[in-house]
Amino acid sequence: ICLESVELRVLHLPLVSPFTTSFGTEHVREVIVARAVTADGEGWGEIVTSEAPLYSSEYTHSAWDVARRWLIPALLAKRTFAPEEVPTILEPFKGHRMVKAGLELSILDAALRTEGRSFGEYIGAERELVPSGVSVGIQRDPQALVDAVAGYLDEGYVRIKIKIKPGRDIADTAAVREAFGTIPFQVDANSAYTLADVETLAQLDQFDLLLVEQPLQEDDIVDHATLARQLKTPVCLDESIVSHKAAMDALALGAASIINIKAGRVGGYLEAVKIHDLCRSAGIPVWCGGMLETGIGRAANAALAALPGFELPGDISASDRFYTRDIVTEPVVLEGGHVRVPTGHGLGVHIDHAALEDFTVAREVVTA
Ligand SMILES: CC(=O)N[C@@H](Cc1ccc2ccccc2c1)C(=O)O
Ligand SMILES: [Mg+2]
Repeated sequence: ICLESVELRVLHLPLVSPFTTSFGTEHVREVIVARAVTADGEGWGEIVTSEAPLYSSEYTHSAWDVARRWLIPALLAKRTFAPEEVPTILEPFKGHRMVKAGLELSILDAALRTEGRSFGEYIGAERELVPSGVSVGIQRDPQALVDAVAGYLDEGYVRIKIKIKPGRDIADTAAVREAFGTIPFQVDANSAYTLADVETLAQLDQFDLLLVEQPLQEDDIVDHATLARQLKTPVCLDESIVSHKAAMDALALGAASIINIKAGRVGGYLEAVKIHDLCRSAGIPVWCGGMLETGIGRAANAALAALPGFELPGDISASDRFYTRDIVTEPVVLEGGHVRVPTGHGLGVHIDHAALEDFTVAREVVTA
């Protein structure tokens, strides 16, 4: 492609209901979208940072600054390149993986739209529909959680994941298991525990969970291995798996037996496919995590989740799980508990420009 400019927008999308995790409560999703303009067309990507660095060290203003000051200028200086070269062009700059992922996606989308090729076909999607799981935030109390889960099961979600934190873990998990029997069910701690909490975490073993996600800190790879040896429930890592190399180390050390793959966290969809391939050859099941994406990232995640190694339902929920209005004209909907993989050119979605304008709180076009 021949890159001419990249437009950045910060969007504020109101959430349909507050989303509480072990690191806080969100009412509005602050996200950045990137529009790559090439000599032959345009493409869209999503930078999945949040306003505050609570999930990872990246946040809106760090992303905005590193994109406009370093990463986009490096791509513009190169000017003509293949999308597969984006990781190499951006490699000299440390970290900022969510930014790299969003820029890479916008360039992949532009190239594939020009080529008339679908993103799914490009990355090796093998299915037309992928099973849809849902991530349920911490509610007022266990009964309110049971009510929320009942609603999602009625909508057809095939797997339930609930957020937990110290003090809101065993009773909540017991209430869901008690109310709904043997449904596919897992929990996500978002790093809220330490090795000192092993007795509490071991109590989760009674609930026959699919996995316990990221109980410890991002850099606790060895400690996750120590913890995993003391639990029956499989340990799944999310925040810790920041690259293919990190996945290799986590598997080598026995820190995880399941991996949640998120293209934003690992620096892009090309790296995500590499991690998929590694896990597939190692017999490690993976699933596609979510970052409350707009229809742009949601379309890309649906395609990624259609690769053969994605054996467990992911967090690609319908758009209306989080938003009443999306910025694409084809919001993701559930079809029998499944999400359809787009087949159009590029990401296969079209921007709803009125919605994009309504949600835009900041905008800048970066040119050479
Ligand atoms: C669907 C899900 O649980 N995602 C993340 C947590 C997360 C990620 C990004 C967020 C951005 C704004 C508000 C809350 C957010 C929660 C996870 O799997 O750990
Ligand atoms: Mg998680």
